[in-house]
Parts: sequence; C-alpha cells; structure tokens
Amino acid sequence: MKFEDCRINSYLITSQIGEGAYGLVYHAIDIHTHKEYAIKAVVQSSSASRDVDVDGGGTFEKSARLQGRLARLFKESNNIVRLPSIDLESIENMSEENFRKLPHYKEICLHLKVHHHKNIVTIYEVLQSSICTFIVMDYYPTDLFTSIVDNKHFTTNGLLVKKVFLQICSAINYCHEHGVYHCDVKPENLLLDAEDNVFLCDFGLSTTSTYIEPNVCIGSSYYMPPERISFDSGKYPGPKVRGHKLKKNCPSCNGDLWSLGIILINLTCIRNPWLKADKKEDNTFYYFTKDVTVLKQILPLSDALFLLLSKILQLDPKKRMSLQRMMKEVSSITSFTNGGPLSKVPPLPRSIYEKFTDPVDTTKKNPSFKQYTHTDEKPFYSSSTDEIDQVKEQEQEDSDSGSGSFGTLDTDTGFHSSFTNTSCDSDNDLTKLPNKMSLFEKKFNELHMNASSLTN
Ligand SMILES: Nc1ncnc2c1ncn2[C@@H]1O[C@H](COP(=O)(O)OP(=O)(O)OP(=O)(O)O)[C@@H](O)[C@H]1O
Repeated sequence: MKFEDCRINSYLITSQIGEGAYGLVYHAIDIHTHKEYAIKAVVQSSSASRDVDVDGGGTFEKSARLQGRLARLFKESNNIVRLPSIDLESIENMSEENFRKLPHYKEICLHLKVHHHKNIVTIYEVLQSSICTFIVMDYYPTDLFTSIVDNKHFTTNGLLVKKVFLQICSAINYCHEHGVYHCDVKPENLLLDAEDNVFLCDFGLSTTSTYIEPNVCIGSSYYMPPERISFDSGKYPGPKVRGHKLKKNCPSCNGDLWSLGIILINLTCIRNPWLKADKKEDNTFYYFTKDVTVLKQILPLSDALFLLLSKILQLDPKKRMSLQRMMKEVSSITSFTNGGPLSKVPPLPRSIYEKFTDPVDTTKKNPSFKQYTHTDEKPFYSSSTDEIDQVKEQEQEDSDSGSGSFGTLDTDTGFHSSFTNTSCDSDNDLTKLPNKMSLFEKKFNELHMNASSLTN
C-alpha cells in the first residue's frame, strides 16, 4: 500500500522500508530541511502487555491491518495528518506501571535511555495518533544482513570486520551500562551508513530485567542463546530449581553476548552455525554441545577465532567471556579464517580501537553526545578508508621502529598487557512473543549455505 503525497506534520512519506511483528517502518523526507528520516509506526496495544497477542493474527495480518488503518487516517485528513509530539523526557521517565497501560512505549523508553551513543539510532520525535505511535529516527540506507549476505561487503576486509564488530560491542556495552538489555541483537537490527558505521535499532524486545526467564523463546532463532530455548535445569539442582534460582543463572546481558558471538561468525564466515541453539531440534547444535571443535569442522575458522568463539559461545550463560574482554580480543586478533583474505588481519592500534569503541563521535571538532534537535545535520563520520590507512601507517611505523605492533604503543597504561596477553593464538514479561525467524534463515535456506548439512 502506497501513501503517495501523504504527510505526518512536515514528514513526507516516500516508501515503506520495513515490516515487523509490531510495526511498519517508512522512509520520509522533511519538506523543510530535506533531511531523510525513518518513521516506525508502532501499534498501540491498549491492554495487558505487549507480549500478549491482544488482537491475534500473524505478522502479515497485523501489518495489513495497521496499513489499512493508516490509509483511513490519511484519507480522513486529506493526506496531511497533524500530530502532537510527545515530550521525550517524559517517555524516558515512564514507569513499569505506565507500561502496563501503554506497553508499546516500553520500546521507545528503553531506546531513549541509550540513543545518545554514537552507534545507536537516534530518536528525534515521538508522535501520537489515535491508532499508533510514530517514532521518528535517523534513516540508514542498509542493514548488516544485506551488507554481509547480499553485498559480501566483509569478505576481504578484516579491519572492516573489526570496526563494525567493535562498534556493535560498544553500543551493546553502553546499553548494559545503562541497564538496558537488547535481547534481539541480529544483523537486521544493525543499520549501516555510507561510511560503514553501525547503528543499533529495534528495542522492541529489550528489557531492564537483570535476569531473563529461561526457556522462553523470544527473538530470532539464529541468535537466541540456548538458555532462552532449553536451559539445562539438571545442572542447577536445588529446591527452587524451576523458580528464582534457575532464573538467576540467566543474566540478560549474557544472552546478548551469545548473539554477538553468532554475529562474529556471520561477519567472518558469512554463515550461521545452526538454525537454533536447541539440542533436540538442531543436529549441528547437538554435536556442538558434545564437542566444541565441531565449529572448526563446519566453519573456516582460524585457530585464534575458534578459541575466542569457544569462550563466547559457552552453554552456561555465566561462563561467557565478558564484553570488554571480547572487544580487546577481537581488536588484537591477527587471523579470522584459516584461508583467504581474512586469514591475516592487523591488530588495531589503541587510538583506532578507542575511536571505534568510543560512545561519542570523536571525529567531530568538539566531541559531545549527539544532540536531538529537529534540525540537526547528519554527523560527520570519517571514512573507513581513513581508518584503515591509519592502521597501515601505524603498522609501518611499528615495523620501522622494530617494535611489535600493538603492544608497544602504551606500555605505561596497562592497556598493553591486557591486549597482548589476550591475543589468542592458538521480570521480563515478553514471554508470549512469537519466535521470530531471522531473514538469515530464509536466505540461507535459499542458498543452502547453512551448516546443518554436516550432520545430515
Ligand atoms: N532507522 C532506520 N533506518 C532505516 N531502516 C530502518 C530503520 N529502522 C528500521 N528500519 C528497517 O525496518 C526493519 C524493521 O524495523 P524494526 O526491526 O524496528 O521493526 P520490528 O517491527 O520490531 O521488526 P521485527 O519484528 O523484525 O523485529 C528493520 O529491519 C530495518 O530494515
């Protein structure tokens, strides 16, 4: 359905760019500034909580219903809908009690708590209509899924893999520091600008609960940690094994760490290791739980990346490598794959590592957190080529001075040792959300690229 010449305040809708379980995303242009925006229309669910499928129906049906309602709204107002803008601070300060009445505001509230980070999509305005809420955000032309699978953008450039992965980690780390756990980290929810900077979006499944409910499937199956699917309660005996104690073994933040491990595989191997981290339903995952070296048989991993992944993809959520450690290890790794262009990658100099992981855009003259006035211009980003050139220059300087690359840069800060030592040679209430399958699944099934054939 097209909304030609339809406007919401000064935003002219040009096309639909996304469709999900709870909303539709449109591309729009501000008729005054000509700046591009993405506008997500989130369905207003009036009762209970967002996880309860109040209206029933599948994603397609819901989207069609929302589109129909929007079409009526535009028709009734001669194509120009004028809507009030909701004060962002008041949304950010909403309580659980508020969310019970307005569940769809939770996504916006949690997103607002962290959108100051340079790698998280900025929200500019929230507009309220009688049928849905519109979130006005920065627009980005592509997503990480398209970039990895369709454009094969990362197959030859290890530094780009590092840059993108570290930016994602930095965004997730910032969320965790602010008590927000994304719970749906996947390539479709990571957008890219023209300079290969990443932007995290879609906080629809995020939570502030420190522990997730085990054995509750939410998110995309490829990226879902095993404890979401079938947590081995036998390993955690005790009288309250099905209750509080079991839950306490599943920190929400560690679920995101698992998803990051799968994304690292996507970036380096253009594959997914399994369809679902479920021993009963997925043979590859079953074999992985028996013998972690299966990863090396099904994916072209270097020894270093295998070792790193085996520390991230720990079945026991509490044993997973910390995000900080993961970032440092990826920064210092010198090989992603056992052959091809990613078999040799330079370690990052500290300055570049800091640039990638800084929450603030340090390429600006006066770095500060992003500002959110309506007229803001797009921030300036240095191109990835600049960064890559800097790494090459640094490597040249290091070899000229006869020093080992990264470790020699900052011996006095302690940063040095943590980097070089880790170089690896060798009350979440979203319980009833549908188990959303990633686009990856569709695509990989089409291309017969998934690794499950190993076990057939
Ligand atoms: N700011 C943006 N710029 C460009 N495209 C966007 C933006 N936000 C979302 N999209 C596109 O719209 C799609 C759906 O958006 P989003 O994931 O926020 O909606 P959703 O209803 O929660 O989807 P899902 O149910 O798949 O998680 C994204 O995968 C992306 O392709």
